[in-house]
Formats: sequence, C-alpha cells, structure tokens
Amino acid sequence: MKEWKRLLKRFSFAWEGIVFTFKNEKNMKIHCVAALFVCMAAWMFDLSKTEWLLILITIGVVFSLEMVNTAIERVVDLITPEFHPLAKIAKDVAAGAVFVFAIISVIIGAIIFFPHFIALVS
Ligand SMILES: Nc1ncnc2c1ncn2[C@@H]1O[C@H](COP(=O)(O)OP(=O)(O)OP(=O)(O)O)[C@@H](O)[C@H]1O
Repeated sequence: MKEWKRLLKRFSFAWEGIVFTFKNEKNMKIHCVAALFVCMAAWMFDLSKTEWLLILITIGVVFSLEMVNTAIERVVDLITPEFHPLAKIAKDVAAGAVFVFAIISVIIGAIIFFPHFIALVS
C-alpha cells in the first residue's frame, strides 16, 4: 500500500512538471498546436499504423525535449541569475537540441505526408 502511495506521489510530481511546462513555455504551446494539426491531418489521410507510430514518437520526443530544455533553463537560472558564459552555453545547447529535433520532425512529417498529399491532388 505504501509503495502504491509513493508511486502515485511520483506520478503527481511528474504531472506537475508537465503542467508547468505547458502553462509557462510559449514554445510548448506552439508544439501542442502543431501536434494537434498533425494528428488531424493524420486522421484525415487515414495513415497506416506504422506512420501513426512514427508521428506519435516524433511528437513525444519534441514534447520531452522541450521539458528537458525547460528544466535546464530553470536550473541555470537557479545557479546564476547573472550573465555567465557557461550559463549561455548550457541554455543555447539545450535550446539547440530542441531545434535539431524540430527540424528532423518537419522532415519526418514531409516524408510521411507528401505521398498522401500527391495522391490526393492527382
Ligand atoms: N545567465 C545567463 N548567462 C548568459 N547568457 C544567458 C543567461 N540567461 C540567458 N542567457 C542567454 O539568453 C538566451 C535566452 O535565455 P532565456 O532564459 O530567456 O531563455 P528563452 O530561450 O527565452 O526561454 P523561455 O522563453 O522558454 O524562457 C539563452 O539562450 C542564452 O543565450
């Protein structure tokens, strides 16, 4: 019983982290709207199970990276509110990680949706 309570508490802390990122990070709201549009398009084009899996994995990785980026930003702010070259590197690298995967996810989306779009217009 105690184990269950501890597990539930851990879930609720993780949930708080998710809610915090959605509430406070503008980029997360943008990712969320983009993910919604992608899911609607996937449903309209009646994508295969594999295509859906790729899209869901991509969305999950973007969301998770944004949350890790948020965590790094907050830890850096906690350590040094003043300008520091290492703080800049930490924040820039974390933001870069999100950016790299955002570009990859656009490419994945294009590879998946392009043939469906061509089939629709031809
Ligand atoms: N303490 C600092 N020392 C040096 N450079 C910093 C510091 N804090 C922020 N920066 C620079 O400013 C940029 C923006 O930082 P900021 O903390 O405002 O993040 P952000 O990208 O605006 O994130 P968000 O809007 O999601 O909070 C960083 O990528 C970094 O280059």
